[in-house]
Amino acid sequence: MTAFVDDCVAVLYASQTGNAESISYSVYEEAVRRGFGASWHVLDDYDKFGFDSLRTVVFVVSTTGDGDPPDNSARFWRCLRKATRADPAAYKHLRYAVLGLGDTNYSNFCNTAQRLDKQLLAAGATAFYPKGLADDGTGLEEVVEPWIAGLWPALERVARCGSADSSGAGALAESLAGLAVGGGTDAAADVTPPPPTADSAGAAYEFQPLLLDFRPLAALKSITGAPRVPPIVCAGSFLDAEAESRYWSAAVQSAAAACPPWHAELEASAPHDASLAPFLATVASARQMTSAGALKRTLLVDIALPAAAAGHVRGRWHAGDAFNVFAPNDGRLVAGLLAQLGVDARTAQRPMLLRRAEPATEMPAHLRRFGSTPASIQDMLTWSADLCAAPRKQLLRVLADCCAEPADRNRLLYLCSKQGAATFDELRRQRPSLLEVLRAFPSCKPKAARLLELLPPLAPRSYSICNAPAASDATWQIAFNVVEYELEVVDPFSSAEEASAAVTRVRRRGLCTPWLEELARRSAPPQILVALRPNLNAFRLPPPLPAGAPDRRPVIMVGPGTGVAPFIGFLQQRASELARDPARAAAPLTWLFFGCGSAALDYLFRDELRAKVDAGVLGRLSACFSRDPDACAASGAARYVQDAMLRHQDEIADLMLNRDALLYVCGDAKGMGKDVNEAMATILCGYLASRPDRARELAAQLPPAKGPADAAPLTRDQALQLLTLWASRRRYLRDLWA
Ligand SMILES: Cc1cc2nc3c(=O)[nH]c(=O)nc-3n(C[C@H](O)[C@H](O)[C@H](O)COP(=O)(O)O)c2cc1C
Repeated sequence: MTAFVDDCVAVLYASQTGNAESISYSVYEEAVRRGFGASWHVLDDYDKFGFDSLRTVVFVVSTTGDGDPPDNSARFWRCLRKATRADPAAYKHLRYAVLGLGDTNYSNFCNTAQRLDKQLLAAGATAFYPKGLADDGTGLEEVVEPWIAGLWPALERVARCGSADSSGAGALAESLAGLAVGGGTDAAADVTPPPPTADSAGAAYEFQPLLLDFRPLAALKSITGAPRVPPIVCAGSFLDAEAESRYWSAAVQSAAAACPPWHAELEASAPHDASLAPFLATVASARQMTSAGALKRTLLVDIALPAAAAGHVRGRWHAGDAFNVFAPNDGRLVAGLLAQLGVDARTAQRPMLLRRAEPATEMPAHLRRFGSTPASIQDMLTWSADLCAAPRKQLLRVLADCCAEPADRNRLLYLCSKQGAATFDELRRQRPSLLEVLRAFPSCKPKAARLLELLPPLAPRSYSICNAPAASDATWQIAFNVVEYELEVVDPFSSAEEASAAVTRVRRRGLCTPWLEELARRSAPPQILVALRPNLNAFRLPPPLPAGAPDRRPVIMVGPGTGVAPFIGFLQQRASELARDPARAAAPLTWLFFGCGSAALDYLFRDELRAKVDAGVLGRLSACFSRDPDACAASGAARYVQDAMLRHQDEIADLMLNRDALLYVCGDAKGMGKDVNEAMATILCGYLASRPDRARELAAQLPPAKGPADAAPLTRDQALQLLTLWASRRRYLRDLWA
């Protein structure tokens, strides 16, 4: 390998659920393999690795929320803004490439990558390779793999090396006939699993077999495009007897809490903003908000903040904020997985430390704490690895090398090849846990530590707070649907005639909500680990004006289902402002669009909302019932919130265009968030069609239209642009989730 001149490349990532982290890590590894002086960092560590002095950078960034950057880049964005404000050419020394991960089902596709690219270009930096935008909706691989393949020649050019290393780039062709059967040669940890114990079959886990069609494999002579096997990065070693006994005596103290055993370390971590530090809180009470027969089961849970924590977040949280819950994988799944891997109970619970497998390898960020904080394989699998993440090709490729049976190995190789793309999609559609994947290939016995390094980190789950501190500042109340659903899977071996009989219904459960429900049912619920989330999109009411001053901005809130949660907090905040300043009785219009299935079964917070209307805190309430034609007929209600908005289009347009109203939308991103956005575009176009002067004035604020000018005074594209402009000016605020 030729040494490079000026060959340093930093691979930087921002990732919410681990995809960008793991893809960036593969880029980093390949860069090292190709002889670059590479480093790998999370964006928020920018001050530790010296971002300002970097010359060649590859960014891999995902988008979350409503076009928001991942949490682990929040500080970086502030720093970037500050640096470019101080010096508009602050990054003229920087050459970069951006790979964005997103999903076209959301309205702001790959917004983080787009924004980053724009801001770096504006700050004088040069893109040395075209931006890649990968779509999780259709499969990240489609863009990620060719983008990475094309990155290397571009990087070699920019690093002025003149050495082209063709090995490993492009498609990997493997002859099935020539594939050697690997028997788990990737021994990563010192844990050597003994054979499975007789009763360790994980029977309690509700296991659902996969239904996949491997018949096309028989006709193939070779497969192409399978990813390379990533190197082993972690090695583990058990603590000696003395250290282990110290570990156990410390562990006893935290046994009463349902939280990672290393919670004290997390609590002691000093984030940029102290109010964001995790702490232990209690599941104080829970009640079901929906009646039997409702489509979903919605719970209202009170999380009691202990006095010390209420102090550290008191005055620092507001209605509209959200917090993270650190939830574990289902214990039955972990037990089943350990049994499948052949790890006995004693081995699974022995504390160990992880270290780099080789000095040059880097452990994934979420495992690095186990370099100094011992934990058992069982705890690491329970709290640190996402065991239900959609399987990735890289993982399947590694699993292929851990099979004793050639048939299992070949099927796994097929799944991660180009030829097996349709079967791979079907595998992901069935949303299997790792245990279900492993059981489909019975001779596959990977090492537990190898799995840990390949699985994405288990991300905390986030919930909007539905109370305002003014109502109770020592409690966070949350309303959530218990996530349990069924998927339809068609048996690939059934004939067309028996197709209907061949449909299997596969049950799946969420990670956090069934767990919270189970905790809430206990007579003495344990404490859980929570942390306030930064409110990156400023989803809050504006601060009250001084007493006596008229509060002139009307507020329109759109929150069907549990999306109503933050608005309950908003209304409590408004109620307390009004109580303090009764002169505001003639308050600005506050208008809520709420939607549910049925007036009788799942009208969340009905009494509270009616009380707020009676008290004059909520000026208008438009409730919609998607599955209740009787209620719609009786009250004239619409079925969906966007329909209700369209019925009031002139009033909404008037509020937004003439009275400087704020529009808040909370709830499901893919369906409702998109539909409301489209409805708003229709509302604006409709209103402005008969007001050409106003339309021209608004159009003048927008970037020049790309296509031919439309006959209408404000085109639909311009209306959508106007909404984006309002979002950037925080007049149109959205808190959307998947
Ligand atoms: C709650 C949520 C919100 C999302 N919002 C967006 C979005 O606004 N725009 C987009 O392009 N992708 C969005 N995505 C898709 C993610 O960017 C995509 O799944 C990506 O692969 C995640 O990468 P990560 O695991 O590194 O965070 C969203 C995903 C989730 C789960």
